[in-house]
Amino acid sequence: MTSPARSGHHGPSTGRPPTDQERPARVWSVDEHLEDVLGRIRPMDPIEVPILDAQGCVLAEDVTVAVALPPFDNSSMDGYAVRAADVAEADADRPVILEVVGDIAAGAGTLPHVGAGSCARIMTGAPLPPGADAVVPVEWTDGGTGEGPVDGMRAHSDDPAGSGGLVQVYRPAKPGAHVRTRGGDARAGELALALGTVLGPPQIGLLAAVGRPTVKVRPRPRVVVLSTGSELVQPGEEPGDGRINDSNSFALTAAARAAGAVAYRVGSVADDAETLRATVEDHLVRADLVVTSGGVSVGAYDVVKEALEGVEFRRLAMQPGKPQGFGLVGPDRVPLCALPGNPVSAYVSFEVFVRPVIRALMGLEPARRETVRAVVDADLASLPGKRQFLRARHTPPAPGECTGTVTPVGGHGSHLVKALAHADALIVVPEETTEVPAGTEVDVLLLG
Ligand SMILES: Nc1nc2c(c(=O)[nH]1)N[C@H]1C(S)=C(S)[C@@H](COP(=O)(O)OP(=O)(O)OC[C@H]3O[C@@H](n4cnc5c(N)ncnc54)[C@H](O)[C@@H]3O)O[C@H]1N2
Ligand code: MOO
Repeated sequence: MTSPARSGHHGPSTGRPPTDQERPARVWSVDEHLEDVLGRIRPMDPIEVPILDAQGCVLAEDVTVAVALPPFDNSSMDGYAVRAADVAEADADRPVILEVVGDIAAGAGTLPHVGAGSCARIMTGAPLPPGADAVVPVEWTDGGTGEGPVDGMRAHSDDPAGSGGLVQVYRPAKPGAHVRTRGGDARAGELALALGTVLGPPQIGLLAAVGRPTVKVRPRPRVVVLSTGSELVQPGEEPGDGRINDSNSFALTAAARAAGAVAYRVGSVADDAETLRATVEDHLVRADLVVTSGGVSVGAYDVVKEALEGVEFRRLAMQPGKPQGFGLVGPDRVPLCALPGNPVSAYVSFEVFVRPVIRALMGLEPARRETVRAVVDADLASLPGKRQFLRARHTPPAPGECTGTVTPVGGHGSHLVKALAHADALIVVPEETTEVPAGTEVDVLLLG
């Protein structure tokens, strides 16, 4: 880097210190920029949402068990609720014969009393009736048929008499056998899920099981995505001379959704500072994060830099993704990530910076995706002083091996959208590395 003191061009021959414009712009490392951006992100304020809308979100309260799970002693098998003492001597050759005093279906409210020498036919999940202390599965009985062991019960509609009569029991059951006891899963007052838990399907099931229709979480951020560029048309429109389809607003909206956000695609805005400023302002009301693409380089029509007050533009030691903007905009200081327009640059920038921002807004660990080591199967060249993210396909380790392989897809060009779409990973080449011979182990960021 040429220092202004020696450049002559910016020559401070007067001995005065260089102005900001004269000073060569600082180049930020990937990590410095990410840390700076994340340092300015506050997680979303918690809100109460229906439990299904909480999927993937971070719990913002401790959830306690209101009523024990299970809430009552119940049967784990279709069979007969018995007194264990009655069937202690039961045997295939000398079955114990019990009187069936009724049926207990799951959900039953009134329960028959099971006295000595009697039993009640019971279904899985049905409450254990008073007097009984064990359940004999129907397969250990004659099901009331008097014709030896059965595989199951006959439907009540086909055989209403099955809820009465006599049943032969061929095997003993210990006290508590096939009984799921009240509170055996969770006791009333116990912590069901702790604040900070990420809610996946089983956790949502538990919230329902403990009777919660809604829950307090950090919500998914609403992300407004817009692309800039007078050359852009929307897919389906006639491109015309010099114009191309806007792919970034689609890829970035999809990426924001995949990262957990509720994303809204505005589409493209022409390279006109006033239009862009007005469009961003219009959408701030519905945004927890704004993501723009394009217009951040050094061209005469790179209007994002001109239009967005409060956004700082930087050069980063990375490729692709060198120009980046970030700031807090509008009266509510909504975070805005201004990404470069080249499609690969925009997508890689999203992976490296925006995805962590979305995760931080949700109160999730902002860490990037899983990184694995893999052996690259081609020679790679990388720019000195830049962290390079190369599109690639990853093959997981073969059985018995620890490392997989990775094959570069396409080349360095930041316009190669097809290659990007055929990649499932990014090879990360460190700043200090310029050559990576085939056979070297490299870091690979796995794209979802
Ligand atoms: N003289 C210099 N020129 C460039 C530099 C530089 O340092 N000095 N940096 C290059 C790098 S690196 C990048 S990355 C790009 C970033 O440019 P902008 O963010 O200003 O993006 P645009 O100029 O608007 O577009 C770049 C490229 O991408 C296409 N594009 C833009 N938006 C979309 C979209 N929504 N869908 C599909 N394709 C899009 C656009 O047509 C251009 O081809 O600057 C380099 N130049
Ligand atoms: O950084 Mo640009 O993103 O190299 O193509």
